[in-house]
Parts: sequence; structure tokens; C-alpha cells
Amino acid sequence: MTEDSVASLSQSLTPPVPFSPPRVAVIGAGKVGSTLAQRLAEKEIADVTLLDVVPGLPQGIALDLMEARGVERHDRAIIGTNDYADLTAMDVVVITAGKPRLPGMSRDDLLDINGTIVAHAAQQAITHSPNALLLIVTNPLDTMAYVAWQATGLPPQRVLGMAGVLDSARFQTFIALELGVSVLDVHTMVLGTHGDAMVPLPRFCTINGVPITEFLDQDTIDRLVERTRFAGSEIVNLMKTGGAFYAPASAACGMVEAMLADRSRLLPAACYLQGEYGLKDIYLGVPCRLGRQGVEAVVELNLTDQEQDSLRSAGELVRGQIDRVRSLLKS
Ligand SMILES: NC(=O)c1ccc[n+]([C@@H]2O[C@H](COP(=O)([O-])OP(=O)(O)OC[C@H]3O[C@@H](n4cnc5c(N)ncnc54)[C@H](O)[C@@H]3O)[C@@H](O)[C@H]2O)c1
Ligand SMILES: O=C(O)C[C@H](O)C(=O)O
Repeated sequence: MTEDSVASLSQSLTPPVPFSPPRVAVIGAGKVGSTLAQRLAEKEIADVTLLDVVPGLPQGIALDLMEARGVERHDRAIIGTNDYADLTAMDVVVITAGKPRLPGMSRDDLLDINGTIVAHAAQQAITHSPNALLLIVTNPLDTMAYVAWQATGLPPQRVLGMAGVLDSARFQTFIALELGVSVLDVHTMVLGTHGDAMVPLPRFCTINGVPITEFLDQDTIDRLVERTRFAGSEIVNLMKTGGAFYAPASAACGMVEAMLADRSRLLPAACYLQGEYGLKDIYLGVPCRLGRQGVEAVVELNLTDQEQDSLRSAGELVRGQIDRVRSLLKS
């Protein structure tokens, strides 16, 4: 063997650089948080650290998910903790901590209790992972995204909220069910607040590029819009003890994947507005480009006067909540 061939053989035997998977922290190990942890690990998107205030809860869920790995065929690690010091070097932090609503409540009724929880969780997480992107899930969603942004002082493009992907997925489901077509062919867009001031946009909904107005009359579209607007309540009223979690976890998982894989996807999310759509200094559901830096850009659609008015009313609603939570957090 020549010296050269020995060198090239030893080079080819050099062990590969160890794969270092992305790291995601999920704060709140309740229904949404634990389901999200499961989705992130089983889709091999990231190693997950699950944090909750309840002693033993995140550790138990993490162990349970770890014991499923051999059957589910993946190697992602899931760790449970009650200590923010374990949230170091996270790429993304998702906050699901806080109370869910019960029948008869609106999401806005959670403002005071969840405001304090989200402010604390966001601030603690970013202290330990200063480079992370922050995705908020806790309700009332748009205002909680604002609270997290204020509590951390992060650039606004690194803090965003999940709601529009879920609301659009629901609208997509209802259209697919109505028409008996595959949900894969239905594309929808829902903006505004994650609440009564939600703004589903039928004008931007298609069946593989064909406007839904080709298939559905106005009364049917209005009925599906209304069902979408109250889809969260529909599930709360059925379940009685809390809200939806499978579809919310899927929606959050999709957003985390889009960011970690730097896909530059065009998705609706609660973003900080700095004049877009004529709105300033609030978080509200709008289309954005989502990638490794977080919100790469807010996308401004050409809205009709009526759509723009609906978005403006949604913004006013969130502004009222922000004022309330601001004085609460100060005190
Ligand atoms: N944005 C959305 O589209 C969307 C969808 C579904 C649920 N949600 C919201 O997400 C939140 C969680 O819903 P869920 O069904 O998982 O509720 P859940 O009660 O099952 O879980 C909440 C978890 O948060 C934990 N928690 C409470 N205070 C905490 C703190 N200070 N630090 C860490 N953990 C804390 C609780 O111990 C609990 O395990 C609710 O506010 C709900 O309304 C939002
Ligand atoms: O409706 C809720 O309270 C939970 C969540 O926001 C949802 O839309 O399912």
C-alpha cells in the first residue's frame, strides 16, 4: 500500500461528524404540550425538553415517550424537567403553559391568569436560551404573544403566536367535509384574532387553485366561516374539561418544523405589526414568511374594504386586551 492510499483509507474511516439534532423546549406539559412533544419527537424534528410546574409530570410524560421510541422507530430524546436551568441552547421554545377555558368561558377570560404565567415562562426561557425563537400557544393567543415579546425584549420577528395555522386547518376540514374532496386539495387562509374577531378569508380559499365559489354558494360559505370562527368553542363544549389539543399540537409542530428547516413557508401567524395593514404595536394573525430567523416578513395582501375593516376591528380588540394586561403586569 502506498502512503497516499493509506491516507485516503484512513480518511474514509474517519467517523462522521456526530449529528446534533435541533433542540425544542415545550413549556407546559398538559394536553397541547405533551402532544406537541410527541409529534416533534416521532416526526424526528427535534430533541424535546418538556417543562411544567407540576413535579414529576413532565418527567413522567418524557419517560413514557422515551419508552415508545423502539416501537415508533426513532432516536430523538425527550427530557422532562421543572427547572428552567435545563432549557439551555434551545433553538425554539414553545409556550403552552397556562389555563385552558371551560364551557361558558371566552379565551379572553384567561387574560389575567395566563398573562402572568406567559410573562414568567418567556422571560425564564430566554434567560437560559437567549438565541431561541419563541412560539406562543397559550390563550388569549394574540395578547399572550405580545406579553412574551414585552417580557423578553427580543426582536419581534423572533416571537410569534400559533393560531392561524390551526384556524385555517379547521376551515380546510369543514370545506373538505362539505364537498367530499380530499383535505389535501383544500387551501385556506384565516387571519385576525384567535377568537370571535377571527377573519376567515374565503376569497383566498381554493380547491387546488380553483376558487371555492366555483363549488359552494354564499350561504354555505357563510355557514362554514361561522363554524370555523367558533370551532374552538365547539370542542370545548363537547369535551367539557378543556380545549382541543391534537390539531393545535399539529399546527404548532408544523410551524416549528418550518422554522427549523428554514422553509420560508407562507403561513398565517400572530406577528408583531409595525404599520402593516394600517396597524401598529400589536400582535395579530396575518400571513407571514416563516423560516430559521422566525418571521422573515409580514405579507400584506390586497384586502377588500370589508376584509380590512374586519382586520382593523380585530386589532382594536387586541389593543384593548394589551392595555389591560400591561397594567396588570406592571402591578
Ligand atoms: N393558540 C391556540 O390555537 C391554542 C390551541 C389550543 C390550546 N391553546 C391554549 O393552550 C393552553 C394550554 O392548553 P392545554 O389544553 O394544554 O391545557 P392543560 O391544562 O392540559 O395544560 C396546561 C399545562 O400548563 C402547566 N402550567 C401552568 N402554569 C405553569 C407555569 N407557570 N409554568 C409551567 N407550566 C405551567 C399546567 O401544569 C398544565 O400541565 C391554554 O391556554 C389553551 O387555551 C391555544
Ligand atoms: O378554544 C380554545 O379555548 C382552545 C383553542 O384556542 C382552540 O381554538 O381550540
